[in-house]
Amino acid sequence: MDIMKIHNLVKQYAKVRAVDGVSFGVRQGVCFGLLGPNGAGKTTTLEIVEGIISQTSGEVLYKGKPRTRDFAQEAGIQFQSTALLSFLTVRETLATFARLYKNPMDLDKLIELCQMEDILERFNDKISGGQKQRLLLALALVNDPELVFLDEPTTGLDPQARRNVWNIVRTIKAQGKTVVLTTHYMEEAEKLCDEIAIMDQGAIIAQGSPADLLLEHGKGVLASLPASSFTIDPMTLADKKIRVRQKGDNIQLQTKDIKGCLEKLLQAGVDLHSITVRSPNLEDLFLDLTGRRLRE
Ligand SMILES: Nc1ncnc2c1ncn2[C@@H]1O[C@H](COP(=O)(O)OP(=O)(O)OP(=O)(O)O)[C@@H](O)[C@H]1O
Repeated sequence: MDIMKIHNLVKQYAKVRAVDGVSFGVRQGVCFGLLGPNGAGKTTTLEIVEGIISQTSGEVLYKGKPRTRDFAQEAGIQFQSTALLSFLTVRETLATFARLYKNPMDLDKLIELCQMEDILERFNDKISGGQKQRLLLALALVNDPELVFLDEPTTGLDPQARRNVWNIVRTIKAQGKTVVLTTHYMEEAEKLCDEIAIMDQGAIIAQGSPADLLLEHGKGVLASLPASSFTIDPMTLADKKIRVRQKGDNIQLQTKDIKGCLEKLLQAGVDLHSITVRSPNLEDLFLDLTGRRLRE
């Protein structure tokens, strides 16, 4: 069952059409990701779905109906940044937010879930970026929501702090909650999301599970070699089955026929010592669909 259904959403600012006819459904219990580069319209879409801003046109349904006041009690929202009162400790902040809701989560459970034991007595302005991100996540979960919105939950975090957030997201998903997140990290989308909508310039350009998207759009495998491995012009190897691209100091060959491709490289006398071969990922998929990288 779709817990949320979004139909033909449009958000027009004076000169910018930030969201241009976006439709998707979010099934209960999944992690749904909006993936796209800066300015794609992810935050605007999310804020409309959360009920923070209104759409120019289009429809948002929660459990099959327009949202009511109950939506705010049942949904949890983590913003990209939230101003916190500097004279409150982390524990006081959690307790203050918990009082805003009819059915808050047990605070001890929340503290354990978000690994906040060590920082409870610290003032909000005396915690690190990664700790603040965890606090914002805890605040999004304080009402024990069925549906959790996370706007770029790991932007700016170091790899360890990012993994900590991923683990929390996995735990809340294992509890049957639905998660909707935005990200411009394809690795995050691949690791966390059951379904992804790839956004670009206000529109969804591809949608599905990461595996299905790669199966549907991913074209074969990618072989990469230093340009110095070639004694011929690498572009002369391009044919119907092999696509050749220069990527910095490397030459990338994309093919569905890796055997034929390797034979062709050997016949051309290319030095294969430094070759790497891998499957395409969502970053490659985005490049294929738009001609641009996710993060320029
Ligand atoms: N309040 C606003 N007024 C005018 N234009 C806006 C406003 N908010 C967003 N935009 C524009 O709408 C487009 C989409 O912005 P949005 O923040 O939704 O993108 P995003 O995909 O979330 O990007 P990021 O990853 O950088 O957060 C951008 O061109 C942005 O400049």
